[in-house]
Parts: sequence; structure tokens; C-alpha cells
Amino acid sequence: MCGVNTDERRVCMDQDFTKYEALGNDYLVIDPSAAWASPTADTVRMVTDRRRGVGADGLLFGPLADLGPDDGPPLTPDGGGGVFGLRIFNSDGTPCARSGNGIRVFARYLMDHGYAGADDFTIRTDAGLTAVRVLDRASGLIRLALGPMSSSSRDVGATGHDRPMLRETLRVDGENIEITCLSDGNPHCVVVRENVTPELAHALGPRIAGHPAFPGRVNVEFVQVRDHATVRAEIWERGAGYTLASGSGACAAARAAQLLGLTGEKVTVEMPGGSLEVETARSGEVSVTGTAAQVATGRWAPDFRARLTGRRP
Ligand SMILES: N[C@H](CCC[C@H](N)C(=O)O)C(=O)O
Repeated sequence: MCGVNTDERRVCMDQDFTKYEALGNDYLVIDPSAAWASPTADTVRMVTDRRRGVGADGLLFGPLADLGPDDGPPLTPDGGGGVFGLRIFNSDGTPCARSGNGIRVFARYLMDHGYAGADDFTIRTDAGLTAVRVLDRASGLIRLALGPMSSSSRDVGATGHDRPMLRETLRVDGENIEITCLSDGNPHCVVVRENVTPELAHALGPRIAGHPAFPGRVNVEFVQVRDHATVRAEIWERGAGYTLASGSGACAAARAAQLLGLTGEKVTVEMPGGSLEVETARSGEVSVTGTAAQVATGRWAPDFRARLTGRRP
């Protein structure tokens, strides 16, 4: 079952996966109605592998009626009330509670496949609810309301007593690095520098992401302030490595810059893959606006499917 009308349903049954990208942050969408089973860490790694699989920064599994255990009741796409369940995975197979780009991608998938007819709906992930507003169907311009971001070290998953993680010093291989950390369901560590480059992200990103101060690892954003309303960001994601853009990372970059007094409430975050608009309301609620686009649909080759399912072709 897939979609609300016969044509859409036929399209959905004819595909094993769909690939989308949002600012070059690419995701495979697998619909439970067409899946061999719920993804495991192994099968996520297989399909997102850029050489031996289709390749992507992550995998989206949905729509799901609920996010209960895999051995629960059969999953149906319609959670009711315009709420669509989604499980997100990083390319290394680890689960991911939220993704700003991934949720826009999934919103576009729901629109493209006849699940979401209205311009306002809600996506439920392990981080809770994200309100979606489609601003322009043709270009796929979508705004997400992510709620407030927390600077509490407990929410960020950092070691030590609970405290707001603003302007802290992290010692990385003998170097003192000033960090500001936030969580929107995903943990983020923001490093402000006068100049940020992909080389910096590759050099320092993995060492901060896997630092013992963050036992659950952390996403890292290197941020260069251009002016009061514009920052540039380079991203190193836990679970995916260097990515061309990150939605929740852009929110962390903008919100951290604002909390540090470097920018205002509306910030354009420029990343190698493109720009996102991040806005913080007086209430502290953060929203992010950007596009997402479909790249391809596909079917597994029989031998590859056999490896995914563990059955003979
Ligand atoms: N690319 C995503 C973020 C993924 C975060 C993930 N790497 C984790 O927290 O494990 C985004 O657009 O928001």
C-alpha cells in the first residue's frame, strides 16, 4: 500500500527505493510497503555504500504508523491526523533522532507519493514531532519548525555535571578549542573560526566528533561569521563524516552564533551544498527553510536483494 490514489500506489509498488538530495545531503527513502524488512545497521551500510551500493549520507525508512519495536504490529503508513513516522539512519548504520535535510526530503517524498495532500503536516522521529509547512510545491521549498534548541550538556550528551555549554574550552590533541554545544534532538558542537574550509572540517571534525567528552559522539559545525545575518558553515557529521550540508547543523550554527552575540534572529547559513534560512523566534523556537529534490527511483538487482534479505534470488 502506498499513496492515496491508484496511480500513486502503482508507482510506489514499482520501486524499491527513491533517492533525494537536499543541498547535496543525499538520502535514500525506503517505503515500508516496499521493503524487504526493517533496515538493520548492516543493510543500511550496504545500500548507502557509495561504491558497492546506491550511495547516500543516510537512509530514511517510512512512513510508519508508529516508531515501536520491529517485532510489533504490522506497520501501516498512515499514523492518522497527518502525522507520519520516520526512522532515520546515518550511513554508518547508526540511528539518528532527527535530520533537518532528511525531514525535508521525507516531506517531499510524502508529497510526491500522494501521502501528504495538505501543505501542513507533522513528521515524528525519535526526537519527537517536527512541524512541516510546504511553502512552494513546485520547487520543494519547505519550512520545518524544530522547536527550541538546548545548550544543556546533558541534552548534548557531554560528560561532566549538567551545565549550559556556551564558550567552553575543549582540549584536542594539545590545542584549546572554544566550543558552543546545542541539541535539537541531535547533539551539535559549534566551533567559530575566522575562516572555515573543507580541510579544517576533515582535520578537526573527526577528532571533536569522537572526543571522549562526547561518549555518544557529536556533529561538528565550523562556522565563519560573514555579517550579522550570514554565516558560512563546514560540517562534519557523526555517523556520516563530511557532508555538503546539514539542516540541524545549520540550525546549530545559526543559533550558536546568535547566542554568542555574533548574528541576529534571521541567519542565512551558507554551506558547500547550498544555503538554508534559519530563524529563531522570541520564544527560542528554531525554524529552517530550504529545498529538497528527487534524484532517482530504482529497483534492487536480484543478487543485491538476495544479500539484503538473506534469501536466494
Ligand atoms: N544531515 C542531518 C543531520 C544528521 C545528524 C546525524 N549525523 C546524527 O546526529 O547522528 C541534517 O540535515 O540535519
